Amino acid sequence: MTDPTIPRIDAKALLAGARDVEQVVADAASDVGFLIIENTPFSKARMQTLLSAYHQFFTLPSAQKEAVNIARTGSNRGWGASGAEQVDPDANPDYKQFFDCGLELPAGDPLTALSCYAPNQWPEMPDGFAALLQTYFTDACAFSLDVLCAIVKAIGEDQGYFRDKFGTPMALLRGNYYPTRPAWAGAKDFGIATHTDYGCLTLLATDGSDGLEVRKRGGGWIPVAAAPGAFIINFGEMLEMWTNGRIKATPHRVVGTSAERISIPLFFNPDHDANVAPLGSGRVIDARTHLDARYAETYVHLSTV
Ligand SMILES: O=C(O)CCC(=O)C(=O)O
Ligand SMILES: [Fe+2]
Repeated sequence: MTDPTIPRIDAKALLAGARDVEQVVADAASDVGFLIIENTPFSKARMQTLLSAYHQFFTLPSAQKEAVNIARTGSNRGWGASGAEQVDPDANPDYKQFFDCGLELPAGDPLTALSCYAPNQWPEMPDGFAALLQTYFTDACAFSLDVLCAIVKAIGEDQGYFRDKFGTPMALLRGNYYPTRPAWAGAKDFGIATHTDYGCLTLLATDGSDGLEVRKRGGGWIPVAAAPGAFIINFGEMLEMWTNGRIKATPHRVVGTSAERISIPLFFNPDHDANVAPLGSGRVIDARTHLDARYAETYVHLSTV
C-alpha cells in the first residue's frame, strides 16, 4: 500500500498541460521526489508480458545467464548476479539480480566505443526477449521524454531546452529480480540498499507488490507500490544538479520480503555530451562524466576502489 504522501497523477492530464496537475507535479518534484503516474499509454497486459519475460529469464539455470554475465565485460550490458552491485558503500552488495540493456545502435557506430553506449548482450532464452525489450525501451524513452518535459515546464523551465538533449539517450533499461529475502541476510543486506538514482528521470514499473521504500525528509520510510500499467517516477542526481536542486533525488531502498519481486526501471539519461551543469552557472559538466563515475563506484566488476 502506498502512503498518501506520494501524489498520484493522471498521465493524459499532465501531458495535456492541465495546470492543477502541473502544480501537484512541481510540488512532488521539489519535495518528496516521488510520484505515481496512472492512465499511461502502457496497458496492464503489455506490462505483464514484459514482467513475465524477465521472470523467465531470471529463473533460467545459472549457466544460461552466465553466457551474458556483465562481469565478463568492461561495461554495463547483460546479467548481474546477486552481489554484482553495491549501491551503498556502508551496506553489503545487493542480493538482487538484474539485467541491463541500453540503446541499440548499428554495429560499428562510433558511439559504441563509449562504454555508455556499449553493445547489448542478449540471451538465447526466453524466445523474443531482445525484440520485446527493444520495443519497450523505445516506447518507454518516448514517454519518459514527454513526462520529463512536462515536469520541467511545471517548475517553470524551458522544456524545449531539455527536449533536444535526449536524441541518443544513455538510457538504461533494467530488470531487477529480488528472490525472497535470504535466511542469511543481516542488517547490512538489502535487495537494493539505500541510494539515489544517478541520472535524470526513473520510470519504474513493478509487478505491483510491496517492497520499495522512500526516505522521508524528516526521517522514516514511506512504502510505495504501483500496479502494472502505472509507474512510479523519481528523479536522479543529474537532474537535481542540472536544476540547481529544484528537482530532488530522494534516497530509496528495497529490504526484501518473503515474496519474490520484479521491478523494471528505465533510467532515462541524456546524450553523452549534454551539459548537465547547474542551469545558468556557466559551467560545463558532460552527462557521461557523471554517469561513468557513478557506474565505476557501484558495479562491482567496474569498481576502481
Ligand atoms: O525495485 C524497486 O522498486 C526499486 C529499484 C531501484 O531503486 C533501482 O533499481 O534503482
Ligand atoms: Fe533506484
